[in-house]
Amino acid sequence: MRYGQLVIGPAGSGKSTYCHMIQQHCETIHRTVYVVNMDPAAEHFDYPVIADIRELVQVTDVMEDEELNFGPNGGLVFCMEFFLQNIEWLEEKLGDSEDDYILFDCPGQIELYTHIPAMRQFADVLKSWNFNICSVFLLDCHFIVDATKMFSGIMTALSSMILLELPHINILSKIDLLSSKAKKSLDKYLDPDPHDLLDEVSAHVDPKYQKLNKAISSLINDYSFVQFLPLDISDEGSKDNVLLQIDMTIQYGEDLDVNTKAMDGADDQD
Ligand SMILES: Nc1nc2c(ncn2[C@@H]2O[C@H](COP(=O)(O)OP(=O)(O)OP(=O)(O)O)[C@@H](O)[C@H]2O)c(=O)[nH]1
Ligand SMILES: [Mg+2]
Repeated sequence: MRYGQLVIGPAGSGKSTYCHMIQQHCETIHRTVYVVNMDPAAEHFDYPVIADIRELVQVTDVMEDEELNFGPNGGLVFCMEFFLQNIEWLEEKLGDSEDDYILFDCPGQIELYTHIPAMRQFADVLKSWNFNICSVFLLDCHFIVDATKMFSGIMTALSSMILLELPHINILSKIDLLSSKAKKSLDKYLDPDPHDLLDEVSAHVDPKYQKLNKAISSLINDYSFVQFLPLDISDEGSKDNVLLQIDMTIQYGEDLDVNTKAMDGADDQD
């Protein structure tokens, strides 16, 4: 088995920072985690990579191509489709070592998680390569200051979950930026009650949308998944907790324990 996290979420939600942070955190606890840059438009990230999609295809090249003539978003979709058609490029880069743990730092364009099949196809490929994967959806904690924003953040998370059909973890990122007062009231946003959200949203939105908002609220309620883990990158305990929850989701460690026990058993017999 191999293990992986598909790190997704809106533009600027902290995906690349998260990947770098998890990689460094794992290094300090003597675990090796690799990162793949999956964003063909990435301009900046700080982590070392084992594969970078830009080596295969770059959005700027696609946009400059006079026959294709794409803008930035069409260009990105083209790149992801091109990547899937050339998936053996990644297969070669990743190799096939047992127990590898890989973070895939994905692009932030929302259309990849609402209706375009590329990311879903990629998830299926990873599964066929023996990866236990989950999606890790990051949402910037400034979304919680406004119930209408939170509503849309939750809907985005929900849409990604439905499209990818993977075990799914939601993270509220950048908690270090919250005031201590905001941190204290964080709990109600980590496991938000759709009815309370609806009340808050209704106070701000034109009453003619009341029925629609109510329908959305009961949809969120029906899925009853919309819980968020807080991530404060200035707090070791917070990082540990996020990693532990994800490890449990992808069953990382369970097989290792068994292997270690099996080896201990073999040692005992010597
Ligand atoms: N204080 C703080 N800043 C953060 C954190 N995570 C990300 N940032 C900042 O937020 C900005 C965006 O972070 P990125 O990690 O590039 O976000 P991203 O989701 O990879 O962005 P795209 O790839 O463009 O979609 C950068 O200026 C980061 O330094 C965090 O946990 N705390
Ligand atoms: Mg990024």
